[in-house]
Amino acid sequence: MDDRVHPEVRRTATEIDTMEIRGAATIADAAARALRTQATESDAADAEAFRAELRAAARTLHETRPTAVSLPNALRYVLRGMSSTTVEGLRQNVVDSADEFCARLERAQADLGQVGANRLRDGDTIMTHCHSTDALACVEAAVEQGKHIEAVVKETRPRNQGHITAKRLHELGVPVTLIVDSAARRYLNDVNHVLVGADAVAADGSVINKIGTSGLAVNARDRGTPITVAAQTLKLHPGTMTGHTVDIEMRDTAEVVDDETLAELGNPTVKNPAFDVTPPRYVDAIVTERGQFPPESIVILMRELFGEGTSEPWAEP
Ligand SMILES: O=P(O)(O)OC[C@H]1O[C@H](OP(=O)(O)O)[C@H](O)[C@@H]1O
Repeated sequence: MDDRVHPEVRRTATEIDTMEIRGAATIADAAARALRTQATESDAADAEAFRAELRAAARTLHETRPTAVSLPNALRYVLRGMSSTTVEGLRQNVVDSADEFCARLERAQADLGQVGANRLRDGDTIMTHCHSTDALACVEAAVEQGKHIEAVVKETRPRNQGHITAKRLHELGVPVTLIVDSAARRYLNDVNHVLVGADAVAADGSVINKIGTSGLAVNARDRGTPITVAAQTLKLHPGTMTGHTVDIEMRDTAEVVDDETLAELGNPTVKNPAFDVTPPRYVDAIVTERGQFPPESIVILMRELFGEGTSEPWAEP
């Protein structure tokens, strides 16, 4: 462990790793705040030492979970703001960039919610998978518009993030039906929309989201149920424009089955991928704070936002 990295940054990294801090937007927010702390508490002797410290902190955060691109996008945003040549100037750069990033994130989610809400009609029932603050922003805005929305919520094994969604929807006054994941096809007949979030969106419009999303999307398409992905532009993956693939996180098998049960079963191999890839042909719309896009056209927005360059600012010069 690099001892230049502030304990608060290490704590945030651990909490992202163990998923006490989870959800793509929430992870990005926490990472930006951690870099801010690194900057405000730094006693670096000169500008170069300060820059090296911030890069080390960013690498510590970056090494936690590989799939949600909001994390590296947050780190890029804050690090690229470092333009000064003095320690005090750089400190202020980081504070300003981190604050601006967090404010933009909040605003983007609210704006995205308005766009997503326009896709929902009064009396609609949605089906959700996992817990996405971007997806819930759409429901919240629809409710604020006076629409009555109901929800069928998939529990989302193995970590049951569907429970968080159920609770949050209940707080919004949305009646919830909780189902096991394998009941999704049965209940697709009863819903008007599938509404999910994203951890990353690739240049070809593929959506990387919680494991089970792709099967849900295929079933929804088969049933003729529209699939909306709520993903602020922070989820667009610039590396995919230059041919990189998105790394799918494999998590601990203990999330699926405990050691005792595993032994009783004769120690089978257990696989626990956290995410899967839904091809663009199964997605009707990607809702962002910049409006809604058919998945195939998302690359145009990506070029506008990121250009073509994708070098990582936390790499050593
Ligand atoms: O940014 P928001 O919309 O909140 O979340 C986006 C996505 O992050 C979650 O991943 P995890 O639970 O962290 O593995 C889910 O896959 C969810 O759809």
